[in-house]
Amino acid sequence: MKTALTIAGSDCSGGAGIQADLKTFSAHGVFGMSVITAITAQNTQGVSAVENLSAEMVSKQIEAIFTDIEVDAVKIGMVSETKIIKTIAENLKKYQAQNVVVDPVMISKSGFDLLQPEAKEALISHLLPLAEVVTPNIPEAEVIVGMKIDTVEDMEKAALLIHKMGPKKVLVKGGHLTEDAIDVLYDGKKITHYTSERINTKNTHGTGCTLSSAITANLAKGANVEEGVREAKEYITTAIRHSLALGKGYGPTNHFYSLYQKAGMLD
Ligand SMILES: Nc1ncnc2c1ncn2[C@@H]1O[C@H](COP(=O)(O)OP(=O)(O)O)[C@@H](O)[C@H]1O
Ligand SMILES: Cc1ncc(COP(=O)(O)OP(=O)(O)O)c(N)n1
Repeated sequence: MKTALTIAGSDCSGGAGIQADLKTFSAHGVFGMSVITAITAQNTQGVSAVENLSAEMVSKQIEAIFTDIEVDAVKIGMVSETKIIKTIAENLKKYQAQNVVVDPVMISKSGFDLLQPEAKEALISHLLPLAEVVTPNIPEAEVIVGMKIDTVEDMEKAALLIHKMGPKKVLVKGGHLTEDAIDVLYDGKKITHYTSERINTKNTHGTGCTLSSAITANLAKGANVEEGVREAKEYITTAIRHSLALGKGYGPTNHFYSLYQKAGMLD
């Protein structure tokens, strides 16, 4: 069985973070493993607290996995502190991790800082160069390149600038624009658009985590980045279309709709 590892924060409400990643890996038929970087207290309405694990504990978790199990792909999500970012980069180099997907998580939908502002430079200089593909949303791409992004053309410009920072490929996600949901991939040579209709729902908690972990699962199974992003885009679109009105705020996406449908378990 193919394996995928997520290195990310825990979302106790299950919509984003490690929990979303593991559900996505399972839905893709990939054996999921996790290295927890931080515990967050959050729900569909917002984040109320973050507690980082020590860099030593993060390092020990990575060591435990890589010294025992073959890892086919790795996703990096929320990593809040410079010390932890550096530890992850050192370890992934040491163990020659393949198929690394970096989701440069910075701020939750509710506006809470999930990356300490002083850790931004470390994320850019230590994690981006390890990435097979990096998947910023528009606000994250704006912070990384220091320009305002209002149009798809701006997303393309940002993708080219981020590519110069070291990742092999860059996917700028368009969930924060207002028309169709268009994501822009730059592979160092050409731009490809992945477009879906915009679904009218407030239940989009964890969309970025889900997309990046679906790409990771697809890379683990041997897809190239273009194929992996295409399938992941279909997966997230279905998961948003059938998203769940749980909680009082932004509900989570539905990871198992397609599987339940195939198994004839839906009314
Ligand atoms: N309302 C929506 N309808 C359809 N697709 C969406 C919608 N919102 C986000 N997406 C898609 O979900 C994925 C995650 O994007 P985005 O929401 O921008 O990430 P993040 O959660 O990191 O802010 C992208 O493929 C984006 O196009
Ligand atoms: C623990 C944790 N990691 C990442 C996020 C951000 O997830 P994202 O998919 O971008 O979803 P929203 O926060 O934008 O809904 C998170 N909230 N928690």
